[in-house]
Parts: sequence; C-alpha cells; structure tokens
Amino acid sequence: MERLESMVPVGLKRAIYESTTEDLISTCSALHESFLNIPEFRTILGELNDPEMGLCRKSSAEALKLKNKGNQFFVIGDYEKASSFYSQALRFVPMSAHDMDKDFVAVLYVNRASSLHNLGLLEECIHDCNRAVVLSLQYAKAWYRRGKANASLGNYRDAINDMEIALSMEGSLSGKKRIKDELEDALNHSKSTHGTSRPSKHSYEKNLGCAVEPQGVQLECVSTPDKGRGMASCNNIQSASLVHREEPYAAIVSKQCRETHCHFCFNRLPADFLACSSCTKALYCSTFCRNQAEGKEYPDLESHLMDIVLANMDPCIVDVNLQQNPEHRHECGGVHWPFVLPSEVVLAGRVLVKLFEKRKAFTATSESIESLDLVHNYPQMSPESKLESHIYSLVLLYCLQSCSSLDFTLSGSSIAQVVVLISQIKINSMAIVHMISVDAHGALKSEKHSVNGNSLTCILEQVRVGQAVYLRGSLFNHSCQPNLHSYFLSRILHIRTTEFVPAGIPLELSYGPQIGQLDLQQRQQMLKDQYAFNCQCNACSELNLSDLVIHAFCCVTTNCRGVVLETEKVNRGRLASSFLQDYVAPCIWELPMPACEEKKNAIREVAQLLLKRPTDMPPLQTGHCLCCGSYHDLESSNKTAKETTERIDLLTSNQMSSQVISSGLKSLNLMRSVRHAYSKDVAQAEDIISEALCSFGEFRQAVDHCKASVEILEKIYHPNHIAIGNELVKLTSIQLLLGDHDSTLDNVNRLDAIFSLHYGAHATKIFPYLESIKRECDRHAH
Ligand SMILES: C[S@@+](CC[C@H](N)C(=O)[O-])C[C@H]1O[C@@H](n2cnc3c(N)ncnc32)[C@H](O)[C@@H]1O
Repeated sequence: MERLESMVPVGLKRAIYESTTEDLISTCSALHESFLNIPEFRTILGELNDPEMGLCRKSSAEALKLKNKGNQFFVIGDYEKASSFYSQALRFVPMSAHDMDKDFVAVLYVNRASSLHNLGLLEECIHDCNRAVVLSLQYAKAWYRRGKANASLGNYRDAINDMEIALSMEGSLSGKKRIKDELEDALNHSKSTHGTSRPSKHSYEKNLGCAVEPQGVQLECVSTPDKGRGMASCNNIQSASLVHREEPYAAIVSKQCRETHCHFCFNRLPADFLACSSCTKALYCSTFCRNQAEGKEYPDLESHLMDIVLANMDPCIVDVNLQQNPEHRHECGGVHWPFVLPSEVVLAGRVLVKLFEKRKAFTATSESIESLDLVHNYPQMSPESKLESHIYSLVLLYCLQSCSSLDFTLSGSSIAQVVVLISQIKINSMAIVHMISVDAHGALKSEKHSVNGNSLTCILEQVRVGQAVYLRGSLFNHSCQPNLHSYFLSRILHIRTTEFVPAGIPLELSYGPQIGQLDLQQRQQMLKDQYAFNCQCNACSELNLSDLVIHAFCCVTTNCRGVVLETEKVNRGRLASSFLQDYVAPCIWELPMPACEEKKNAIREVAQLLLKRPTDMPPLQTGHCLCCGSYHDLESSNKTAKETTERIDLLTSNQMSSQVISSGLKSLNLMRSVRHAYSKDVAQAEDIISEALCSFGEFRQAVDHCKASVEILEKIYHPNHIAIGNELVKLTSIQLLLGDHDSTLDNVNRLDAIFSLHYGAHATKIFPYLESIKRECDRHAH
C-alpha cells in the first residue's frame, strides 16, 4: 500500500482527501490515468495476478516431498506429525481435473486415513477413505482401511462389506491374507453382536434440529429521527425470542483464522480438512463446504458412492437448502491477491462478483450496488481511508478483470462505485464471532471433555472467525445498552431479544461497545473510528451508574463512600434530576435475580451520595468527591492505579510462582485503596488474579476473587448480562472442581438462565460444557 500511496501526485492526493461522493468519478478517473503511466503499478498488478509468482500455487513436486516426510513420521509411529504432513501434501497436490494425478491424491488420502485411524479419529478416517474411493474406485487399500475403521467403530456389517470389496480388488497374496484375517474377525464379531449398523450421527437431519426460524415476530423497517432507518417489531416480543436469522450475502474468513477454520462455514477445521482445488490457501472442513465455495457440482459419480460421502459429512452447515455460494471461485488459480489485499476489499470483490452474476453485466454496476440498499458514510471517512479505498478499488477491479470471466470496462465511474461499496462494507459488515471454551491454560475444551477429576477450569473466549455482509441484518441500529443479542452458528446470523420489547420500540443491537464495558468517551470514540457516526443511543445521552463509576476513584475521607471522577467522562446533560428518575425510581421494580437487592442498594447509595451533595459545590468537578466535596490528589491516585494495573496485567503472561502471586495480591489491595469499589479496573484485576490462582492450583482463593469480580460486574451491568454469564462459567467450573456442589448448582442455574436468554435453544450448542457441568451437578445431587 505504501508503495502505491507514494505514487499518487500531491495535488491528486489532496483532491482525494477532500473528495465527497459528487467528486468521486473525477478523482477515480484521475487516479486511474495517473497510475496507468507508472510502470511500477503494472509490476505490482503483475505480482498480484501472476499464478507463477503466487505463493499459493499448487506443486506436485512439493506435494511429493511432503508425502515422503509424512511417511517418515508414520514409520516411527508419530501419527500426529504424519497426518499433518499428509495434510500439507494434500494442500499442494494439483486437484483440478486436467492436471490431477487421481491415484496419487487417493494415496495421500489413504495415508492420512491410516494416521487418523492410529490417532483414534475414526470418523475422520472414514471421510478420507470415502474421498480416496471417490477418486480411485479400484483402490483396495481405501476399502480395506475403511473396513478397519468401521470395525473399530463396531459397524461390522459395513466393515464386512468393505473388506469383501477390498478382497475382490487386492492383487497380492499377502494383501489378500491380511484382508481375509480382518474379514474373519469382523464376521465373528458381527455374529456375537448380531450386527451393528452405522450410527446416523452425521446426518443432516440432526442439524436441522437447531435450524430454528423466528416465530410470531413481524419486523418492519422504520425511519428514525437521528439514526436513519432502523428495525422495530409490529407486535410485542417476549424476551429471549429469536427475531432474525440470516445467511450472509457474502462472507470471508478472518486473517488470523485462515489456518484453523473452514473458509466457508467458519467452524474449526477437523483433522481431515480439505484444501481448495486450485490454490494452497483456502481450507475447508468438508466436501460440501469446498463445493459451496468453489461453486462446483459434485463430481460425476455413481450415486451410491455419493451417498456414502454425504452420510459422512461433517455436521457444520445448519441449512440444508443452502443455495450455492461460489465465493472463492473467481479468486482461485494460485494468484495471491485474495490473500494479501485487506479482507474488506476481498469481501467487496465477493459482493461485486455475486452482483455481476445476478445481473450478468457490469454496465449496470451502479444500479447493482444501489440494489444492495446499504447506507455508506464516504464523506465522513478519514482522508487516509479515502485515499486507501481509491487505490484498493482500482487494484481490485484489475484483479477481478484478470482472474474472472467477468467482462467489464474499467473506468472512473466503475472505480467510484467500488469506492462507495468499500465504504458501505466498512459500516455494514459484521464480524462473525464464535465462542470457544478453553481451560485456564488456553487449551481447547471439547464437548467430550469431562469436568471431573483433574480437569482444568473453563473460560469462554470469543474468536473473530470472519466478516460478512447481511443485507437485512445491517438494518438494525446500534445501542450501547441494546435490547438484542446477536450470535453466529457457522456463518448464520441469529438475533434474539434480551428483554420484553413492546411493539414499535426500536430493536437495537450493539456494534461492539456497551455500557459497563467502556466509558462514554471510549464508546463514542470507538464508534466514530470504526463506523464514523456519533452515537445517539439512549445510554449515551443519559447519565448512568456504569459511566459514573467505571473508571472512578474512591473518596478516602473516613466513612465517606463517594465517587471521585478522574475526568469529566460522564454526560452531564441530564444530571441530578434525571438520576433520581432513572436510577432511584427503577429501584422500586422487582427484578428476578438474587443480586438485584444488592444492585438496588448500590444504585440508591451512589444516587443519594450524588443528590445529597451541598448545593454550593460545583457540579461534577473532577478531583472532588461527589459526596463530601473533599479534594483528592488525582495525579498520585492515577499513578497508583496505572502502576497496579500494569503489575496485575503481568500475571497474564508471567510464569506463576508464589512470589508473583503475592505481588499481584499486594497490587490488588493497593488498587482497591484508590479505585472506587464498583470500578471496572478492580473487576478486571479480581478476574486476572482468580485465573492466576487457578493456574497455580489455589482454587479456594480463586473462587473468592472470581466472586468479587462477579459482584462488581453485577453493579456495572444488568444482572442478566452475558458478561456475568461468562464470568459465572469460570466460577462454576472452579466450584465444581472444589466439590462445592450446592454453590455450583445455584450458579449453574443462574448461568443456564442467562445463556438461555441470550442463545435460547442454541445455548448448549454454543457452550457444550454447560451440559457437562449440569450432568456433573445432577450426578452429585442423586
Ligand atoms: C448498519 S447501518 C444501520 C442502518 C442504517 N441506519 C440505515 O439507515 O440503513 C449503520 C449506520 O446507522 C446509523 N446508526 C446506527 N446506530 C446509530 C446510533 N446509535 N447513533 C447514530 N447513528 C446510528 C449510522 O449512520 C451508522 O453508520
């Protein structure tokens, strides 16, 4: 990018910096003309589009080298490394119909299948055998290996079938003997067990169970005074109702997940993952996902073989009736622009290609892009972003022209349309986030993981797996105190209400920042930087307890529990009187959570302190206690807070020792002496200390700090907030580990309620560990 930016003449740069939507065609034309005269521009385009220079092109020689390495590890019994090298070989081996050596690819699949079998990954082993059989029907080893895996799974009828086919194909005598032995074994077992049929574990039907559609909810697009269009419901909606579910118009895997997640459905890659048939970079969890992304039909095979493949496909896609979505097809061929341009630019390419394919003509670009009906904020973009999007639009169109069969004229007008599209993607695309359960050491916790014995504590983490454009989903506006919760299953967006929403009230989700998590200024800044708008949500226009205390200091005057503000980070628009209405009045409401009584008291306490302040005291002056008015040395409090935070943060990276822990605990005490009791920093510090204590094996102390963190979160968030759910995951797993089943059960019930509110019937799919904890609690209750 820097190379290209430096080629833009100074005058043109200035014009682009100051451009509005009206000037776009002329600035884009000028940039195009100027770049056409620069040989280096052609060189850069060549590097991006020449498959010979591409880092992701296939190579039989490389595949052979990797296969041999795999063989070396297989021989010495290191099946994990062997399987990994065979997978690498499968990435490099040419797979396109004209230059694929089918037998070689089949051998790679069977070699990987053998390693997977030795690793106990039997389903994965069978998938690879199926792939080998599809490529090379007469390959006895593939049938034999599948037979062995079926026998290990107890599917003796299938095993016998496979072994019989293998026997009929095997040429060598020693081979025949081996197969006969296995066949005999399977026959004996099938007699004693009366035959077992293959479990229908991976059938699509199972997945349909979670493909819940919104029911009884009628949404409408409404016009709002300060946020443009927005969504509202025509009827009252109960809390936890699914109000929206949508497939993306276009999506792309995030850079950090390219090696670990499927590039189509964004689920984690299994050990038997597949590579793109034309490049080495795009990886898929199953044939289904690869075919979707490449827009390929299933190969022309006998139908019974296809049935076998389908019956063993990974259960990652929720929607069986998914339309083909060939997002990667135009990017294939070994060129590397799709992997070096920024994700949102490549995503723009995917949107464009989909639009072109619908319209079949590029002359209608402007009309096509308008048909997306997305807002954009080009005029509000920073000068640097304007220049970047000009350059990237030009480069993207050149890449699309050379890589796809699309026929279009590259002009100022078409480049200008792509500039607008990129700015639409900036504000309308959503980050696809998946939740993962990890233990305190960062290892993945699987569904199968048991919670008893020496198992480690559990933490929920968010992984940003992709970015996508949802046409209708992007009509929901943002609120820092949303009444909706959004989440993703594979690549499908789901939106649920987290409270009762009366008809006509706006339905709003959070684009990221929320109260309790960040203070007012941080939220406003984040939304401005990322989406270029000034947030007008209710939480930002009215005073709230979280904003008041999130980074506040405590008063050190004896018996005073007032708040000392560091900066004027709270909205002063509706201070004292609104505080009474908004915070003291709701205290009369009966809320369902046990912590509410405490929360009510906490709110009342802070409100009263604020309202009882002497009338002659200037309002909300920084450095003065809001209650007694005494002055505080902010500089020294700030210094202490900063130093203690830094020292506590060290616990996340340091090797644990009793010295490190005790220094962390000292810092926490010091922090508590300056920060307000409801400060987010204290909550975070308690949380870090609790994790550190867990990894040091000090579970009892860890529980206390985890509880302290939950208590503060209850003050700064709503008691049903998902942040509290996430903290309770940790708390329950430590309590369970300590054998404190009564407390665990109480917290599991609470956790269940919070997760059901946010994820409905998908709660256990998002967080399978919840089921394990529940089972464990049940076991002890009986
Ligand atoms: C994803 S779109 C939402 C739909 C959009 N309002 C429309 O008319 O299509 C995001 C844009 O909506 C507006 N918006 C959303 N939430 C807002 C908020 N809390 N305050 C102000 N503007 C908001 C901003 O213009 C933002 O760039």
